[in-house]
Amino acid sequence: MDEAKLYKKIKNAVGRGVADHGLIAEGDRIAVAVSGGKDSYTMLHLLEALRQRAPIRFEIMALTIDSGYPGFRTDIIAGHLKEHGFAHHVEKTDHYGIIQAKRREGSSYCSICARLKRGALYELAQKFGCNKLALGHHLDDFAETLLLNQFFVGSLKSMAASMLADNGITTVIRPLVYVTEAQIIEFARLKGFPVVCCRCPACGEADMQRKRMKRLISELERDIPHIRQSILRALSNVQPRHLLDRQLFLKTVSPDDAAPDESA
Ligand SMILES: Nc1ncnc2c1ncn2[C@@H]1O[C@H](COP(=O)(O)OP(=O)(O)OP(=O)(O)O)[C@@H](O)[C@H]1O
Repeated sequence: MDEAKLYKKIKNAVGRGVADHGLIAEGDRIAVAVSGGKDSYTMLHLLEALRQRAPIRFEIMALTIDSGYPGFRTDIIAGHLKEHGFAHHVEKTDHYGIIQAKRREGSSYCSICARLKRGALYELAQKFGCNKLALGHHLDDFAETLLLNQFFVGSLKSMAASMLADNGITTVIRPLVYVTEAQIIEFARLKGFPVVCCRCPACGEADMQRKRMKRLISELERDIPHIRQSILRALSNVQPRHLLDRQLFLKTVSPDDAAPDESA
């Protein structure tokens, strides 16, 4: 697909995601979390394109967490963002040191690293007066997370497109909810984004279980071409009465809920 066509497709998908889930409102100040990976570069550029043509006013700035792994080229990220005129802050942290001290032998870096990063991003968003924090999760992440939770956790959940964070202040948004990873890979290649990796031992590698979900979906895709879109549609077409969560069931059929809405 040529670049203009792909760009239009992604732009429309971001626009739909933002509209469907009410991700952006007048006066928002959005901290865009940019890791130096293909997803967050794509998100940042698409949000800026949206900002320029949107009928409402909102601001964006980019935030990067340097977790302290030797060799992470945040200067390359900063150079690219400066060249494109983005406000950008790099926060240098000692997460690497904390992880080395706290990590149990043989356990993964990723979960503790992600938690530390998320905490730092919430703090920074507040510090820079941003009410929203945009993360670069895409359609494939939503589908894989749903399967991961079903297969390994025993829970029917994925990710929210918009959710108030635990700090009760920052709203986390995921504007790439309708954009596939394949579209992002192609877009990042055509745009020549200077992708860098954080240099942690797991850098650039999805964890093993996530890789299995990716593989499974790709294998099934040969017979079911729209499998990704279908999984995503399932997330917005929940039929609680056909599930087994007793709390959900009781809530769904409680007399209060069933009563006609007097306020209508
Ligand atoms: N070091 C970081 N600094 C700022 N934001 C980050 C950083 N690491 C991750 N994020 C944010 O969290 C999102 C999900 O992180 P994850 O580690 O799963 O990356 P990813 O799926 O490889 O995405 P990307 O291609 O943007 O790196 C990223 O898209 C980005 O928005």
